[in-house]
This record gives sequence, C-alpha cells and structure tokens, in this order.
Amino acid sequence: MRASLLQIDVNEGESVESRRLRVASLVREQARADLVVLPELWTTGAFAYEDFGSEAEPLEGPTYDAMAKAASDAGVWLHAGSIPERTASDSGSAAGDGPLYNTSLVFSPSGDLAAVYRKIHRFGFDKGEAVLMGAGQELVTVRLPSTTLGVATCYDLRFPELFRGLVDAGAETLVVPAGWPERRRAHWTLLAQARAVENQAFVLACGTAGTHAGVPQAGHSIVVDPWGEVLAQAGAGEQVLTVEFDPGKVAVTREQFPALKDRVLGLGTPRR
Ligand SMILES: O=C(O)CCC(=O)C(=O)O
Repeated sequence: MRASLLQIDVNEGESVESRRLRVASLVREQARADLVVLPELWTTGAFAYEDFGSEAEPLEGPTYDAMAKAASDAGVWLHAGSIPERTASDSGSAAGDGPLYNTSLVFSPSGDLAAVYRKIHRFGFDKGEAVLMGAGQELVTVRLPSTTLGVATCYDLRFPELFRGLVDAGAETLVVPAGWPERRRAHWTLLAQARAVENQAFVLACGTAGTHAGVPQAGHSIVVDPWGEVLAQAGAGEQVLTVEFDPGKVAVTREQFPALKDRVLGLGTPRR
C-alpha cells in the first residue's frame, strides 16, 4: 500500500480559495498512491479561531466538491483532512444556524463520500475550538480493500481509549490529521509511536507546516508501523511524505506478540 501525506503550509498570506485549488492539484498529482491524507483544518488553520465562523462550510460545500473531484481524478482514497463544518439548526428551518464541528471527510477513488468523522476531543480547554465547536459522538472506521482505517483528529491523539475503540471496531491503520503546534512537537512524535505500539497498528499522522494565527506549526508528519518503528517522517516545511507499507504486518504483529489478547477489561477503580 502506498500512502502520501500532504503536509500543507497554512498561512494567512494565501487565501482559503487559492489554498483549496493548490491542494486539489497536489492531490491530483498523487495518482500513484492508494491513499492520500491531508491535515486538520487546512483551509483556515487549526488555531485561526476567529475565522472558523466566517470560513465554515456546509458538509457538501466547496471543500467537499473540490476534494471529491480531486479524489476521483487521481483515483485514490482521500482522507481530506477536516473542515470547519456549519450544520443546520436542530429545527432544520435554516441551513447554517446549527453548531460548528471539526469534520473530517473521506472519499473513495470514485469520489464518493466514504466517511464523515466529527472530532470528539476539542482542543483549547475553556476557549478556542473547545467553545466554538460541538463535540463529535461517534467513532469512525473505513473499510479499504487492503486495510481498515480508524480515524481521529489532532488532540484525539492524547486519548488512548478512543484508539482502543477504533481497534475494537477493526481498525488496522490509524489516520490522524492534525494542526499540531511546534512547541509540543516532542509529544506528537511520542504519542504517534505510542498509539502504534499499544494498538499494534500503523499510524499515519499528517500535520501542517507554516505559521497561522501566530502559532508555528510542528510539521514532522509521521508514519509508524505496528512495532513502533518510524517508517518516514517529514521535516518542518510543506512536503509530500510518501511511504509504502504492507498492511498485512498488523495481523502478523498481533499474532507474533499477542498483547492485545491479554487485555483485562473492567478493572474498575483502585481500593482505598
Ligand atoms: O494536543 C496538542 O498539543 C495539540 C492539539 C491541537 O492543536 C488541536 O487539537 O488542534
């Protein structure tokens, strides 16, 4: 399986529209890949909180259209990263009045929508995304011909129980688009390796480059195998990180070192 992670430079010097066009043409150039992965909130920038409202799109908005077409033009599975999604109000009366979500879109090689994942753990504690966006409620896996993807977004990487849920649902390749900041880059690499080792799964973690809203981005997108080995890691700038890997290695690793089978569930709370 050949995967290309597109570590996009997200900065205010480029309009959302130009970036969308540029990213679509970069996706089209990856026709030799089976799977292409984009970062979190690459239209606005994950820290550009002030733009979330004005740049939010309905699910089937301009980014959806551009990415569906790019996926089918290239004939690739495309995890199109995430968009700030504007939902309809609960009453359904006026499209666009409901909560925002940090929503990931996955397209099949024919450009059909294969999955939608709304980020479960919102970043910012009591500000930023945590107050501006709603929380997703559902774990999402996507069946590809050679592997099952489990999808998560950025801050989700810190919550191992989410990944265990994905593994229980059959995930073998964990895909994590992110807009991770440079100041916590060490955590990014460490957590990507930890999620791979503990779940005996591939981790494909794709971040952004550049600086937006005054926050330098970590870049250093990373691909880790089920044994925790780093197969490839990007540098700091915009980069296409391409790797080939054998998805069959997940089953082999889980068979040869069957730690997942030794899980003890329902341990409860410690006795005082
Ligand atoms: O957990 C972190 O350090 C970064 C998380 C983040 O930037 C995000 O989820 O947007």
